[in-house]
Amino acid sequence: MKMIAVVYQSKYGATRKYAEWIAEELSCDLFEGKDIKADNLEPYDTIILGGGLYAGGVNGIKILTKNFSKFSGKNLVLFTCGLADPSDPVNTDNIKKSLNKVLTEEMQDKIKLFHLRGAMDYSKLSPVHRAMMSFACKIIEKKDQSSLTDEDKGMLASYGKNVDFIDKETILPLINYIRDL
Ligand SMILES: Cc1cc2nc3c(=O)[nH]c(=O)nc-3n(C[C@H](O)[C@H](O)[C@H](O)COP(=O)(O)O)c2cc1C
Repeated sequence: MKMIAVVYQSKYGATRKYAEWIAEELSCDLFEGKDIKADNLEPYDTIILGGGLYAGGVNGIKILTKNFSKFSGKNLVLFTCGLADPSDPVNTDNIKKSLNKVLTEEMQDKIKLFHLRGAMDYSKLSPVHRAMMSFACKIIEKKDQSSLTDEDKGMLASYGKNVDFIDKETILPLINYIRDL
């Protein structure tokens, strides 16, 4: 019997919800990233790491990048959770470009990626995150409006609002990938 662990890092709950659904579906162990050390993952054959996207970075990805050598021989899956629509290849390309900065080529070859869509309730954002969103939107507003990407438009549309794109069905490709391993 293969041992699977889901490890997640979530600021406002979207990634946690997906991680809980994935762990439930696969009947496997679930850990919050801040509560676990890489050595605790030694017994697992498959590690599924999930983190929210923040300015292109994946929250909690360090457990994977800092301990990559400890995870050799394991199946590694990374799922991101962000507002940008992952059915648009422009958005997934942007996420990949950001990941290129933190994942070596070897890591990218080894880690199977999935992108899930999250949520954002502006009223619940921390002051720092509100300021970051405000700054990002001001930059977008200053751009030539005819050149805006769908991601830019999505950012402006969600500014100050409560948006929720969380969808349980979207975990299925990841679940099927794990089941086929
Ligand atoms: C400051 C800030 C930056 C963000 N940057 C991105 C981003 O680069 N790409 C994206 O798709 N979503 C971005 N988001 C949206 C979050 O990824 C989204 O709210 C996600 O559901 C958060 O997951 P969590 O609650 O599990 O941490 C950002 C949100 C905030 C507040």
